[in-house]
Amino acid sequence: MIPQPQFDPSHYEQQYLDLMRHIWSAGDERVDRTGVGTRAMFGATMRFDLSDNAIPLLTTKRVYWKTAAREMLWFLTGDTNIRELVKQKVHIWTDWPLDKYRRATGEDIDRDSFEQKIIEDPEFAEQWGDLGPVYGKQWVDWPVYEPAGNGLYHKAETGINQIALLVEGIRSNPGSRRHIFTGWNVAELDRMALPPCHKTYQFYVANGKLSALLQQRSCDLALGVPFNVFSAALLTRMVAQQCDLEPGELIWNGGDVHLYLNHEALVEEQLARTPSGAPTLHLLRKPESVFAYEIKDFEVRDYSPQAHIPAPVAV
Ligand SMILES: Nc1nc(=O)c2c([nH]1)NC[C@@H]1CN(c3ccc(C(=O)N[C@@H](CCC(=O)O)C(=O)O)cc3)CN21
Ligand SMILES: O=c1ccn([C@H]2C[C@H](O)[C@@H](COP(=O)(O)O)O2)c(=O)[nH]1
Repeated sequence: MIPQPQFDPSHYEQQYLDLMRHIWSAGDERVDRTGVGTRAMFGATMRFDLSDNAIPLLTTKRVYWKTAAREMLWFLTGDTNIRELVKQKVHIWTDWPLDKYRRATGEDIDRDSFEQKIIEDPEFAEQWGDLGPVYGKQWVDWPVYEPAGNGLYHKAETGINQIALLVEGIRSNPGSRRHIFTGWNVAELDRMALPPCHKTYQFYVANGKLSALLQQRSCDLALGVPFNVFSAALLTRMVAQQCDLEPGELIWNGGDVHLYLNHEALVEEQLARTPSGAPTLHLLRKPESVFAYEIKDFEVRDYSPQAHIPAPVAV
Protein backbone atom coordinates (compact mmCIF):
# COMPACT_ATOMS: atom_id res chain seq x y z
CA MET A 1 0.00 0.00 0.00
CA ILE A 2 1.19 3.51 -0.78
CA PRO A 3 1.31 5.58 2.42
CA GLN A 4 -0.80 8.73 2.44
CA PRO A 5 1.20 11.96 2.64
CA GLN A 6 1.21 13.48 6.13
CA PHE A 7 0.57 16.97 4.85
CA ASP A 8 -0.70 18.86 1.85
CA PRO A 9 2.52 20.11 0.19
CA SER A 10 0.62 22.87 -1.54
CA HIS A 11 -0.73 24.44 1.66
CA TYR A 12 0.67 27.95 2.08
CA GLU A 13 1.54 27.28 5.73
CA GLN A 14 3.98 24.49 4.87
CA GLN A 15 6.70 27.12 4.18
CA TYR A 16 6.38 28.35 7.74
CA LEU A 17 6.48 24.87 9.27
CA ASP A 18 9.47 23.88 7.10
CA LEU A 19 11.32 26.99 8.23
CA MET A 20 10.49 26.23 11.86
CA ARG A 21 11.68 22.61 11.52
CA HIS A 22 14.88 23.65 9.77
CA ILE A 23 15.82 26.28 12.34
CA TRP A 24 14.99 24.07 15.30
CA SER A 25 17.06 21.16 13.98
CA ALA A 26 19.92 22.95 12.21
CA GLY A 27 19.96 26.60 13.37
CA ASP A 28 22.98 28.33 14.92
CA GLU A 29 22.68 28.45 18.68
CA ARG A 30 23.32 32.02 19.79
CA VAL A 31 23.26 34.27 22.80
CA ASP A 32 20.81 37.13 22.21
CA ARG A 33 19.98 40.52 23.74
CA THR A 34 17.22 39.12 25.96
CA GLY A 35 19.47 36.46 27.51
CA VAL A 36 16.99 33.69 26.62
CA GLY A 37 19.09 32.26 23.78
CA THR A 38 17.95 31.32 20.27
CA ARG A 39 18.51 28.98 17.36
CA ALA A 40 18.75 31.11 14.26
CA MET A 41 19.39 31.30 10.54
CA PHE A 42 20.16 34.31 8.40
CA GLY A 43 17.97 35.04 5.39
CA ALA A 44 14.69 33.31 4.57
CA THR A 45 11.76 34.00 2.23
CA MET A 46 8.10 33.01 2.23
CA ARG A 47 5.59 33.88 -0.51
CA PHE A 48 1.84 34.06 -0.04
CA ASP A 49 -0.81 34.44 -2.71
CA LEU A 50 -3.37 37.07 -1.68
CA SER A 51 -5.75 36.66 -4.61
CA ASP A 52 -9.40 35.67 -4.08
CA ASN A 53 -9.27 37.14 -0.56
CA ALA A 54 -6.73 34.51 0.59
CA ILE A 55 -5.12 35.53 3.89
CA PRO A 56 -1.95 33.94 5.33
CA LEU A 57 -3.22 33.01 8.79
CA LEU A 58 -1.67 29.98 10.45
CA THR A 59 -4.05 27.07 10.89
CA THR A 60 -1.83 24.86 13.10
CA LYS A 61 -2.47 27.26 16.00
CA ARG A 62 -5.01 29.99 16.56
CA VAL A 63 -3.59 33.41 15.72
CA TYR A 64 -5.44 36.29 17.37
CA TRP A 65 -5.73 38.24 14.14
CA LYS A 66 -7.86 41.01 15.67
CA THR A 67 -4.98 41.84 18.01
CA ALA A 68 -2.68 42.20 15.01
CA ALA A 69 -5.30 44.23 13.12
CA ARG A 70 -5.79 46.60 16.07
CA GLU A 71 -2.03 47.05 16.28
CA MET A 72 -1.90 47.89 12.54
CA LEU A 73 -4.72 50.46 12.90
CA TRP A 74 -2.87 51.94 15.89
CA PHE A 75 0.33 52.29 13.80
CA LEU A 76 -1.65 54.14 11.13
CA THR A 77 -2.84 56.74 13.67
CA GLY A 78 0.80 57.62 14.40
CA ASP A 79 0.34 56.86 18.09
CA THR A 80 3.30 55.44 20.04
CA ASN A 81 1.73 55.20 23.49
CA ILE A 82 0.40 51.80 24.58
CA ARG A 83 -2.66 53.41 26.24
CA GLU A 84 -4.99 53.09 23.24
CA LEU A 85 -3.89 49.46 22.75
CA VAL A 86 -4.38 48.54 26.39
CA LYS A 87 -7.85 50.14 26.36
CA GLN A 88 -8.71 47.68 23.55
CA LYS A 89 -7.29 44.77 25.58
CA VAL A 90 -4.21 44.48 23.37
CA HIS A 91 -1.36 43.49 25.67
CA ILE A 92 1.44 42.69 23.24
CA TRP A 93 3.42 45.92 23.84
CA THR A 94 2.93 46.22 27.61
CA ASP A 95 5.99 44.24 28.70
CA TRP A 96 8.49 46.84 27.48
CA PRO A 97 7.13 49.91 29.34
CA LEU A 98 6.44 47.64 32.32
CA ASP A 99 10.05 46.46 32.39
CA LYS A 100 11.28 50.05 32.17
CA TYR A 101 8.95 51.13 35.00
CA ARG A 102 10.03 48.29 37.28
CA ARG A 103 13.71 49.03 36.69
CA ALA A 104 13.29 52.78 37.25
CA THR A 105 11.14 52.60 40.38
CA GLY A 106 12.09 49.24 41.89
CA GLU A 107 8.32 48.68 42.34
CA ASP A 108 7.27 45.05 41.94
CA ILE A 109 4.00 45.88 40.15
CA ASP A 110 2.17 43.14 38.22
CA ARG A 111 1.13 43.54 34.59
CA ASP A 112 -2.61 43.92 35.22
CA SER A 113 -2.12 46.68 37.81
CA PHE A 114 0.33 48.49 35.53
CA GLU A 115 -2.18 48.35 32.64
CA GLN A 116 -4.94 49.55 34.99
CA LYS A 117 -2.87 52.62 35.90
CA ILE A 118 -2.14 53.28 32.22
CA ILE A 119 -5.88 53.30 31.49
CA GLU A 120 -7.01 55.27 34.54
CA ASP A 121 -4.31 57.90 34.73
CA PRO A 122 -3.47 59.76 31.47
CA GLU A 123 -0.48 61.50 33.08
CA PHE A 124 0.94 58.18 34.24
CA ALA A 125 0.39 56.84 30.71
CA GLU A 126 2.18 59.83 29.22
CA GLN A 127 5.15 59.33 31.51
CA TRP A 128 5.41 55.53 31.41
CA GLY A 129 3.39 54.24 28.44
CA ASP A 130 5.29 55.73 25.53
CA LEU A 131 7.52 53.53 23.36
CA GLY A 132 9.45 56.43 21.81
CA PRO A 133 9.28 57.34 18.10
CA VAL A 134 8.47 53.79 16.90
CA TYR A 135 6.60 52.57 13.80
CA GLY A 136 3.51 54.83 13.82
CA LYS A 137 5.48 58.03 14.32
CA GLN A 138 7.92 57.27 11.51
CA TRP A 139 5.24 55.98 9.15
CA VAL A 140 2.93 59.00 9.28
CA ASP A 141 5.01 61.82 10.80
CA TRP A 142 8.69 61.30 9.97
CA PRO A 143 10.34 64.42 11.42
CA VAL A 144 11.69 67.06 9.06
CA TYR A 145 14.22 69.80 9.89
CA GLU A 146 14.28 72.96 7.82
CA PRO A 147 17.18 75.39 7.49
CA ALA A 148 16.56 78.51 9.62
CA GLY A 149 19.64 80.46 8.45
CA ASN A 150 23.07 80.83 10.05
CA GLY A 151 23.53 77.06 9.90
CA LEU A 152 20.58 76.53 12.29
CA TYR A 153 17.59 74.25 11.70
CA HIS A 154 14.09 74.17 13.12
CA LYS A 155 11.68 71.31 13.24
CA ALA A 156 8.89 71.59 10.65
CA GLU A 157 5.39 71.60 12.15
CA THR A 158 4.33 68.49 10.29
CA GLY A 159 6.52 65.61 9.29
CA ILE A 160 6.34 63.36 6.24
CA ASN A 161 3.36 61.04 5.99
CA GLN A 162 4.95 58.10 4.21
CA ILE A 163 1.68 56.15 4.03
CA ALA A 164 -0.27 58.97 2.38
CA LEU A 165 2.58 59.43 -0.11
CA LEU A 166 2.64 55.70 -0.78
CA VAL A 167 -1.06 55.59 -1.69
CA GLU A 168 -0.73 58.73 -3.84
CA GLY A 169 2.35 57.30 -5.53
CA ILE A 170 0.73 53.96 -6.36
CA ARG A 171 -2.33 55.74 -7.77
CA SER A 172 -0.45 58.26 -9.88
CA ASN A 173 2.56 56.23 -10.98
CA PRO A 174 1.89 52.53 -10.48
CA GLY A 175 4.99 51.43 -12.43
CA SER A 176 7.37 53.21 -10.07
CA ARG A 177 10.11 51.21 -8.35
CA ARG A 178 10.07 53.59 -5.41
CA HIS A 179 6.91 52.53 -3.58
CA ILE A 180 8.63 52.22 -0.22
CA PHE A 181 8.07 53.19 3.38
CA THR A 182 10.26 52.47 6.36
CA GLY A 183 10.35 52.83 10.12
CA TRP A 184 14.15 52.72 10.20
CA ASN A 185 14.96 56.32 11.12
CA VAL A 186 18.65 55.98 11.96
CA ALA A 187 18.80 59.28 13.85
CA GLU A 188 16.05 58.22 16.27
CA LEU A 189 16.77 54.52 16.84
CA ASP A 190 18.27 55.16 20.27
CA ARG A 191 15.01 56.70 21.53
CA MET A 192 12.84 53.73 20.52
CA ALA A 193 11.83 50.98 23.00
CA LEU A 194 12.81 48.57 20.19
CA PRO A 195 14.16 49.47 16.75
CA PRO A 196 11.67 48.42 14.05
CA CYS A 197 11.63 44.69 13.27
CA HIS A 198 9.28 44.87 10.27
CA LYS A 199 11.37 47.68 8.93
CA THR A 200 10.79 48.22 5.20
CA TYR A 201 7.76 47.69 2.99
CA GLN A 202 7.97 47.84 -0.78
CA PHE A 203 5.05 47.63 -3.22
CA TYR A 204 4.81 46.59 -6.86
CA VAL A 205 1.98 46.89 -9.38
CA ALA A 206 1.56 44.62 -12.41
CA ASN A 207 -1.50 43.38 -14.34
CA GLY A 208 -3.84 45.32 -12.07
CA LYS A 209 -2.49 43.62 -8.95
CA LEU A 210 -0.66 45.05 -5.96
CA SER A 211 2.08 42.97 -4.34
CA ALA A 212 4.10 43.76 -1.24
CA LEU A 213 7.51 42.78 0.02
CA LEU A 214 8.31 43.07 3.71
CA GLN A 215 11.90 43.15 4.91
CA GLN A 216 11.98 42.07 8.57
CA ARG A 217 15.41 42.35 10.20
CA SER A 218 14.68 40.29 13.32
CA CYS A 219 12.02 37.59 13.43
CA ASP A 220 10.63 35.77 16.45
CA LEU A 221 9.32 32.91 14.33
CA ALA A 222 6.94 31.49 16.94
CA LEU A 223 5.30 34.66 18.32
CA GLY A 224 6.02 37.69 16.15
CA VAL A 225 6.07 36.31 12.60
CA PRO A 226 2.49 34.91 12.53
CA PHE A 227 1.33 38.45 13.43
CA ASN A 228 3.73 40.18 11.05
CA VAL A 229 2.67 38.11 8.05
CA PHE A 230 -1.03 38.67 8.75
CA SER A 231 -0.55 42.41 9.33
CA ALA A 232 1.47 42.90 6.17
CA ALA A 233 -1.22 41.08 4.18
CA LEU A 234 -3.92 43.21 5.81
CA LEU A 235 -2.09 46.43 4.98
CA THR A 236 -1.61 45.26 1.39
CA ARG A 237 -5.36 44.63 1.12
CA MET A 238 -6.17 48.08 2.49
CA VAL A 239 -3.75 49.84 0.13
CA ALA A 240 -4.96 47.75 -2.83
CA GLN A 241 -8.58 48.66 -2.10
CA GLN A 242 -7.69 52.35 -1.81
CA CYS A 243 -5.90 52.20 -5.17
CA ASP A 244 -8.58 50.14 -6.97
CA LEU A 245 -6.18 47.25 -7.47
CA GLU A 246 -6.55 43.53 -6.86
CA PRO A 247 -4.31 41.92 -4.24
CA GLY A 248 -1.28 40.09 -5.70
CA GLU A 249 1.35 38.44 -3.53
CA LEU A 250 2.99 39.03 -0.18
CA ILE A 251 6.70 38.26 -0.05
CA TRP A 252 8.15 38.02 3.44
CA ASN A 253 11.92 38.37 3.78
CA GLY A 254 13.46 37.59 7.14
CA GLY A 255 16.98 38.62 8.22
CA ASP A 256 17.81 37.03 11.59
CA VAL A 257 15.06 34.40 11.83
CA HIS A 258 15.07 32.71 15.24
CA LEU A 259 13.34 30.42 17.67
CA TYR A 260 13.79 31.18 21.36
CA LEU A 261 15.08 28.21 23.32
CA ASN A 262 12.14 28.47 25.74
CA HIS A 263 9.71 27.89 22.83
CA GLU A 264 10.58 24.19 22.66
CA ALA A 265 7.13 22.98 23.76
CA LEU A 266 5.42 25.18 21.16
CA VAL A 267 7.75 24.03 18.39
CA GLU A 268 7.22 20.35 19.16
CA GLU A 269 3.47 20.70 19.44
CA GLN A 270 3.13 22.79 16.30
CA LEU A 271 5.36 20.59 14.15
CA ALA A 272 3.23 17.59 15.09
CA ARG A 273 0.16 19.29 13.57
CA THR A 274 -0.99 19.39 9.93
CA PRO A 275 -2.22 22.61 8.28
CA SER A 276 -5.69 22.61 6.77
CA GLY A 277 -8.27 24.98 5.37
CA ALA A 278 -8.08 28.27 3.51
CA PRO A 279 -9.28 31.31 5.48
CA THR A 280 -10.27 34.47 3.64
CA LEU A 281 -10.25 38.14 4.61
CA HIS A 282 -13.09 40.45 3.61
CA LEU A 283 -13.08 44.24 3.71
CA LEU A 284 -16.70 45.07 4.41
CA ARG A 285 -16.51 48.75 3.41
CA LYS A 286 -14.31 51.06 1.37
CA PRO A 287 -13.44 53.98 3.66
CA GLU A 288 -12.55 57.38 2.23
CA SER A 289 -8.86 56.95 3.03
CA VAL A 290 -6.30 54.41 4.20
CA PHE A 291 -6.47 56.06 7.64
CA ALA A 292 -10.22 55.58 8.10
CA TYR A 293 -10.47 51.79 8.52
CA GLU A 294 -12.02 50.42 11.70
CA ILE A 295 -11.76 46.97 13.23
CA LYS A 296 -15.35 46.22 12.27
CA ASP A 297 -14.46 46.65 8.60
CA PHE A 298 -12.48 43.39 8.70
CA GLU A 299 -13.99 39.92 8.60
CA VAL A 300 -12.16 36.61 8.45
CA ARG A 301 -14.15 33.65 7.10
CA ASP A 302 -13.48 29.92 7.06
CA TYR A 303 -10.88 30.10 9.83
CA SER A 304 -11.06 27.04 12.05
CA PRO A 305 -7.53 26.66 13.39
CA GLN A 306 -6.21 24.14 15.88
CA ALA A 307 -5.91 25.27 19.49
CA HIS A 308 -3.84 28.26 20.53
CA ILE A 309 -0.34 27.37 21.81
CA PRO A 310 0.83 29.78 24.51
CA ALA A 311 4.53 30.68 24.72
CA PRO A 312 6.50 33.21 26.79
CA VAL A 313 7.68 36.43 25.12
CA ALA A 314 11.35 37.38 25.49
CA VAL A 315 11.62 41.00 26.69
N1 LIG B 1 10.59 38.64 21.71
C1 LIG B 1 9.70 39.40 21.05
N2 LIG B 1 8.90 38.85 20.13
C2 LIG B 1 8.00 39.60 19.44
O1 LIG B 1 7.26 39.04 18.60
C3 LIG B 1 7.94 41.00 19.70
C4 LIG B 1 8.79 41.54 20.66
N3 LIG B 1 9.66 40.73 21.32
N4 LIG B 1 8.76 42.86 20.95
C5 LIG B 1 7.89 43.77 20.30
C6 LIG B 1 6.75 43.16 19.64
C7 LIG B 1 5.56 42.78 20.44
N5 LIG B 1 5.02 41.66 19.67
C8 LIG B 1 4.39 40.58 20.25
C9 LIG B 1 4.42 40.41 21.62
C10 LIG B 1 3.76 39.35 22.20
C11 LIG B 1 3.07 38.45 21.42
C12 LIG B 1 2.31 37.34 22.07
O2 LIG B 1 2.48 37.08 23.26
N6 LIG B 1 1.45 36.65 21.35
C13 LIG B 1 0.66 35.55 21.87
C14 LIG B 1 -0.62 36.02 22.49
C15 LIG B 1 -1.29 37.12 21.75
C16 LIG B 1 -2.47 37.73 22.47
O3 LIG B 1 -2.56 37.66 23.69
O4 LIG B 1 -3.33 38.31 21.78
C17 LIG B 1 0.42 34.58 20.73
O5 LIG B 1 0.24 33.41 21.01
O6 LIG B 1 0.42 35.00 19.58
C18 LIG B 1 3.03 38.62 20.03
C19 LIG B 1 3.70 39.69 19.46
C20 LIG B 1 5.83 41.45 18.51
N7 LIG B 1 7.08 41.88 19.01
O1 LIG C 1 6.97 42.84 14.96
C1 LIG C 1 7.87 42.24 15.59
C2 LIG C 1 8.56 42.84 16.61
C3 LIG C 1 9.52 42.14 17.24
N1 LIG C 1 9.83 40.88 16.89
C4 LIG C 1 10.88 40.17 17.67
C5 LIG C 1 12.16 39.82 17.00
C6 LIG C 1 13.11 39.69 18.19
O2 LIG C 1 12.90 38.42 18.80
C7 LIG C 1 12.61 40.78 19.14
C8 LIG C 1 13.35 42.09 18.97
O3 LIG C 1 14.64 42.01 19.50
P1 LIG C 1 15.90 42.77 18.81
O4 LIG C 1 17.04 42.47 19.75
O5 LIG C 1 15.57 44.22 18.75
O6 LIG C 1 16.12 42.16 17.47
O7 LIG C 1 11.26 40.97 18.77
C9 LIG C 1 9.15 40.26 15.88
O8 LIG C 1 9.39 39.10 15.53
N2 LIG C 1 8.18 40.98 15.24
